Amino acid sequence: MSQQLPDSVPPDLFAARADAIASAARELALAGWTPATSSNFSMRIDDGHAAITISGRDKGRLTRDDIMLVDMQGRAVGTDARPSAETALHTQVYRHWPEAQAVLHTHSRTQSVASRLYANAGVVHLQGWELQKAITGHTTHESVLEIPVFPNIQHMPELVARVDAWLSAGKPLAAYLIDGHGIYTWGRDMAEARRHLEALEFLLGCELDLRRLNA
Ligand SMILES: CSCCC(=O)C(=O)COP(=O)(O)O
Ligand SMILES: [Zn+2]
Repeated sequence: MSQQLPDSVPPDLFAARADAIASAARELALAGWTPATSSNFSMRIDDGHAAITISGRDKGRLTRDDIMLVDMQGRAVGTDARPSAETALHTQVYRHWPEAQAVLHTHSRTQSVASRLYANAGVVHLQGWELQKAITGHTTHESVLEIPVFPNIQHMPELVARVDAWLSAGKPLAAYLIDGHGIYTWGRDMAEARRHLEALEFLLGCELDLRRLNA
């Protein structure tokens, strides 16, 4: 399956983004956060396009050939490949935050268990953890970092609408969980997105430990 690029997308840029996505995916798979082909990853190419993982690929064995181009409505561009089932959640981030350059979605055990545990509350309140400062804009452990938990709606437009409703309420959003599913987070570059993902994995793990110890 070959990727034809529009004239507006430099091949070197697409290749660099595809390599960055594949390399991040392989590393996150090694950590055990992408079991059984789960998870998806993308990077912005320009205002109208993103590079994203082809659906169903083993994220531990990803190469640049497993990455394809989509437009900001999530439609395949220049290929017959099928983009990630959750592409609409990625393009929503790029449309909402012009500075966002990378979106990461994983299914770690910690993320999955936390999503179930906090589904009824609809939100995880993080406060008092030094590592909250790894999230851009959070300068003190004393601030509250709210991670919403959205229902695992299979109909993507409805899930996109839930995220939009949170944003329309004027609430800050650095990441969200989906119940029984996993986490989405993003950043101004791949390094920032990775930092957010690793910090949230750690913070959710700490909250789960506290729940166990207090039980
Ligand atoms: C086997 S995991 C179910 C789909 C999913 O949640 C996921 O993250 C991977 O979907 P994709 O279409 O991006 O491979
Ligand atoms: Zn998923």
